[in-house]
Amino acid sequence: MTPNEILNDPFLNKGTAFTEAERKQYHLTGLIPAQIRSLREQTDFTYKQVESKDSNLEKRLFLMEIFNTNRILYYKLFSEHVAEFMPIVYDPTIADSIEHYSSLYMNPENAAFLSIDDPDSMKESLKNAANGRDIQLIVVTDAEGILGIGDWGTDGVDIAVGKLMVYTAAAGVDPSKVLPVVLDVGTNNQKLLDSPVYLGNQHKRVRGDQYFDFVDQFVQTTKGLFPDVYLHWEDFGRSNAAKILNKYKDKMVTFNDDIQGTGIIVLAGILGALQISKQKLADQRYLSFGAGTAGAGITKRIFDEMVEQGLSEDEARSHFYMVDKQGLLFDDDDTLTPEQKPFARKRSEFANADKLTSLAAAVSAIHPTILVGTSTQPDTFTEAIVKDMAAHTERPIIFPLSNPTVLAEAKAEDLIKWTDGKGLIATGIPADDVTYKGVTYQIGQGNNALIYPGLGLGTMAAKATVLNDEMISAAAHSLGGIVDSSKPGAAVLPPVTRLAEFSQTVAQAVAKSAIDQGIARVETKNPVEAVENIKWEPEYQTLRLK
Ligand SMILES: NC(=O)c1ccc[n+]([C@@H]2O[C@H](COP(=O)([O-])OP(=O)(O)OC[C@H]3O[C@@H](n4cnc5c(N)ncnc54)[C@H](O)[C@@H]3O)[C@@H](O)[C@H]2O)c1
Ligand SMILES: O=C(O)C[C@H](O)C(=O)O
Ligand SMILES: [Mn+2]
Repeated sequence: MTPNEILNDPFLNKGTAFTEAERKQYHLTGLIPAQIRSLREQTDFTYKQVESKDSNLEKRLFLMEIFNTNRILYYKLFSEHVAEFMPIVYDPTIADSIEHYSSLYMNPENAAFLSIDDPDSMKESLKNAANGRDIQLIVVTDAEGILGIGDWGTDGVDIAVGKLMVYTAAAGVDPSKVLPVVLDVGTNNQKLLDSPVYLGNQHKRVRGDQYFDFVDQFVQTTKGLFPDVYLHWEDFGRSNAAKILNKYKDKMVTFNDDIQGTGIIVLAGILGALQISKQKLADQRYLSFGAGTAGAGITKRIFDEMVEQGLSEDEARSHFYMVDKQGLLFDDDDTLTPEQKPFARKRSEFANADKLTSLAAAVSAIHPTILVGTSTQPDTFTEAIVKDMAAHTERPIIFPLSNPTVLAEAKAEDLIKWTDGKGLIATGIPADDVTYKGVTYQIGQGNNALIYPGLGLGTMAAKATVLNDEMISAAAHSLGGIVDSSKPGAAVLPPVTRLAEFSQTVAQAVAKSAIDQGIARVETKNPVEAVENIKWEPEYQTLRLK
């Protein structure tokens, strides 16, 4: 490798931290300033620079510069300030960066860009992006449904980059073993189709067999190149996400974050809320508002939990209601998705079924005890709806989960106020504490980022052959007991400031489940040891090149 190749490789470059011996051996002398800095010093100086930036988008751009030049410094910094940097490198600022991706484009960030117009180059593209690295984790998106902001075509690649950053900062996944991938199958975003700066394929989304064949080619090529890879799917559209998951989930280690990750975190949040209210899950009535990929995924997870707790499937099903664009979902509706169908109701259950075409009408007919929003529709949990719900249940559980911030169904502060402090709240993005009538309420963050890093680390640590429902359930239950639920104003989920710590708890629970089920290929039978063995720490190693 030439000196410049070393300095330009973010996995090798240490900047001013190259030792005197390394500078001599690899002919770096004179290419960097004379002072030698430790990683500690670099981290502290860089943190000050981040702090000096005015906006979160500027902070993000600066941090990306570090990411693109020195991965260890980046992760040292991020892992020391997880709660502070998450909203900058991840949701919600990531939404801004995606909306401006093509115009701000500077660096491919080691992602693989796979074009449906050039399927023959797929294998080569993946190999080029991996550049000889042993890839064990891929986050792939086709960006049809980025957060709640819709279709962003190739610009959505940043969600894959951002999700992977959280895997490393939160759980200690080795960043040299990960690969972000975007499947560029076109876009239906007219703004991008018309834009002269858009960097992706400027045609409508390819659908049908050609799309599914391309996805399958990606899966098979990936399996051939990286046989043990953990394949994480992110922000696919409603008509494809569940189909793809169902097709591959029993054949390889595969995970849909919006369906499964969100299901786990919401179940964990509900279990946390019930710990506070001292109520039982079997006594709840659940209303999903926005029954798309996430809404239906969450509903299925809560339903499975009820069945696990001993209810029959029919009994359990009677606790669930879904409201989408058309209002309460009924079984005579031929536009229902396969995931909505099991939870659609009979019109005969209601005297005024034809009037239940809005959330307000549905809430007043059903009196839910749990209301979860994944609708992408801001401010739809109105004061009137929330007060109506609160009038019929002692401790309403209300989770407005749509991202980014501007799309949330309600603000935590309003929900606490409207429920007179009785609401048990979690939001999709971080929310400040709310002080109301002398009590300080901590708001849990109901974001799949609290779960997928530990889930992935645990699955990879166990070398599990698949990621199954038992492991998913173990992940949801592992967060119980971390929050002191007896404290007034306690949050329903543990705080992001403790993400690194509880990601290990999640990872160990998941690895244990795989080992106990006999689907782990790791040698040790000890899940703590298995997780410890693959955990990566951001520290410089002595440079050793051939
Ligand atoms: N907090 C989290 O961890 C998390 C995880 C996944 C998704 N989400 C958020 O959930 C939202 C939905 O994501 P998704 O992947 O499920 O998208 P999706 O497109 O699959 O689902 C959205 C659903 O909302 C419905 N909808 C649209 N307008 C509506 C209206 N006026 N009333 C009722 N329903 C309406 C759509 O028909 C669709 O079924 C996004 O904002 C996303 O950011 C949050
Ligand atoms: O990306 C997030 O913040 C969570 C979730 O996956 C989403 O799509 O909103
Ligand atoms: Mn998502």
